[in-house]
Amino acid sequence: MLIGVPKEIKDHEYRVGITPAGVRALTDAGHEVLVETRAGERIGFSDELYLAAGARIADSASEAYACPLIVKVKEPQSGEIPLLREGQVLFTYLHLAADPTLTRLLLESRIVAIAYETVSDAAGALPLLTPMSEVAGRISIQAGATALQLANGGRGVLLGGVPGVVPGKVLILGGGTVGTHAAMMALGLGADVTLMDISLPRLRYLDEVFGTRLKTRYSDAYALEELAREADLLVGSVLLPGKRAPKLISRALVKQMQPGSVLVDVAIDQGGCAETSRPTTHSSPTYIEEGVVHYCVANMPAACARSATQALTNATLPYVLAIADKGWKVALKADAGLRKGLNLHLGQVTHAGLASDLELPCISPDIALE
Ligand SMILES: NC(=O)C1=CN([C@@H]2O[C@H](COP(=O)(O)OP(=O)(O)OC[C@H]3O[C@@H](n4cnc5c(N)ncnc54)[C@H](O)[C@@H]3O)[C@@H](O)[C@H]2O)C=CC1
Ligand SMILES: CC(=O)C(=O)O
Ligand SMILES: [Mg+2]
Repeated sequence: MLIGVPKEIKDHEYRVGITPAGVRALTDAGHEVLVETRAGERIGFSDELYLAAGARIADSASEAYACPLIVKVKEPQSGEIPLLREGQVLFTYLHLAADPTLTRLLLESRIVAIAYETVSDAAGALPLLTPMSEVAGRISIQAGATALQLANGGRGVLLGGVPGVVPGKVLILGGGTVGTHAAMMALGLGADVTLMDISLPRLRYLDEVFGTRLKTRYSDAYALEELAREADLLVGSVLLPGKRAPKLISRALVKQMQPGSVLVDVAIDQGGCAETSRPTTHSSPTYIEEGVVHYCVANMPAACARSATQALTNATLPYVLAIADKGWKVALKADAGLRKGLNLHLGQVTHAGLASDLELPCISPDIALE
């Protein structure tokens, strides 16, 4: 199969859909990969490296988009949508529940859209969201620590404290992949860390893994209000797969947070978990609202795009190989988890959570694949 890998054009998005190592695996399996010129230039994956791995280089985006299977990183931007063709398979992050306009445009383009973030595995985990959640969770503490500095609008708290001075308080809302990796980094810095989740089994697991260094608290409105008021850094990392993030942090609660405290809303790609959150970019990552510094970058892993691209291809490659080897219909029929990634099929929504959030009609993936 011919696989197109376009250069990403979202603000400061330097990740690439497939690494040279991934290209090598695909071409060894008999597939052709067409990588847009300079797609990996900023992260040390030159056209020469891709050529040496067996790729062909496309001179333009339209050439890369002329392939039956497109593997990329971020949701199509406005300049990319006209390049999509009916019946083409698009395999990428989409986050459609947070973006009704993009959903409508992709429905009109009549593509087959498989979203990384809703592909599941046998255990119900999200194997293609996980690697980027690991990266974003770790970055969330670095970004939060930077935003806490006075020059950036923060309240001038050093998360680790110093001898004789108590550490900063970090509150993590959602203890899945992002939350766990945020906790790891914050504890590593020596911060005072509390993590909240509605899953008691998850809290038990994290308590076992981190021991007494991590405080856990069951997530309800009462506890959130109490802890948010005293947090220096609040990381929003909740997820209801495929759905808009629940707005757990009201504007009234943000108002009660300490002036200069920081909210890193990692869940912004699903719409954000605070009423005051709106997407920002790496060019202009923060804004202050109700006295709180908000960092709401929707493609955080792009900050460490080289590591992130490697982590992403490690996870996506087996799925790309399955789609390319078997054809997308057979691959989706054979793998119930991959089928959960099917969000749109030739003008119809095929993901129940997405359909209910956007109040659109839905057909089941099984019917779409008949
Ligand atoms: N901004 C960015 O660049 C990136 C954003 N993300 C986003 O981060 C979010 C979290 O992703 P993951 O950690 O992989 O998800 P996950 O599914 O591993 O974890 C989510 C956790 O939220 C918990 N949760 C649900 N409702 C809750 C509530 N009311 N209170 C407390 N906890 C609650 C769940 O029990 C679960 O443990 C997602 O929206 C994901 O798309 C991930 C990577 C990059
Ligand atoms: C998950 C996601 O949105 C990202 O890695 O950019
Ligand atoms: Mg305030």
